Amino acid sequence: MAPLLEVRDLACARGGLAVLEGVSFSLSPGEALVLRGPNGSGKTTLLRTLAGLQAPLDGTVGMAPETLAYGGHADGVKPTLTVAETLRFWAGVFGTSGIDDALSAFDLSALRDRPAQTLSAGQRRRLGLARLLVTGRPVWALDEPTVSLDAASVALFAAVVRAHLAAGGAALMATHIDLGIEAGVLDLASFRAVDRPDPSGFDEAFL
Ligand SMILES: Nc1ncnc2c1ncn2[C@@H]1O[C@H](COP(=O)(O)OP(=O)(O)OP(=O)(O)O)[C@@H](O)[C@H]1O
Repeated sequence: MAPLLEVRDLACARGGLAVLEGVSFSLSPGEALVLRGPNGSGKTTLLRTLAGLQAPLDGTVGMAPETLAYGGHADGVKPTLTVAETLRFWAGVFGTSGIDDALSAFDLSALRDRPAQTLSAGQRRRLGLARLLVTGRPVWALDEPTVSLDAASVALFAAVVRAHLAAGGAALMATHIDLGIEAGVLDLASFRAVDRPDPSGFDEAFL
C-alpha cells in the first residue's frame, strides 16, 4: 500500500541549531509510530517540521496536500467558545461537517454548551483531541497527547486512535506511555545532529 507519509533524510533545527539529521521513515494506512527519545532529543522539533510550522534544513517530506493534522502541546482552545462552538469552528476550518461523533468519542456531549474556560485541564485536553476527528485528515501527528488525561480518558483516546488506524488512517505520536496500540518505535536518540551542542550546555540557556 502506498505510504501516506514518506520522510527521507530529514534534518531539522530548533533555535537556529541543528537538532536532528538523517531521519527517514514512512507511514502507511493503518500504521502507528511512536517517537521516543530523552527530553530535548527533538520529538517536538520533528513534529513541528512535519506540520509545516518550520522548514527542514535538509531532506524531504512526501505527502499529499491536506494529509496531516497536528496536535501540539497547547490545546489551541479559545476560552470563550463552548465545546460545541469550538468543534464547529474547526469543522468549518477543515471543511467537514458534524461534530456529534467527536463529542461522543471523547465523552464531551454533556459538556457541549460549557465555555472552554470552565473545563478542567483533562476535559480541555479531550476537547483538543476531539478536534482531530473533525479534521478529516488521515495522518495525526501528536505531541504528548495524553498529558492531563486520567486512565479512563487515556483509554478513550487509545480507542479513537485504534478506530482511526482501522479506518485507514495513520498516527505519529510522541508519548512516554504505553497506549496498548500496536506501533513501531522511532528512537530519535539515533538521529542526533553531529554538530549539536550538549543539551545541558551553558550556551543553550540564552537561545
Ligand atoms: N524555542 C526554542 N528555542 C531554542 N531552542 C529550543 C526551543 N525549543 C526547544 N529547543 C531546543 O531544541 C532541542 C529539541 O527540543 P524538542 O522540544 O524538540 O525536544 P523533545 O524531544 O520534544 O523534548 P521533550 O521530551 O522535553 O518534550 C532541545 O535541545 C531544546 O532545548
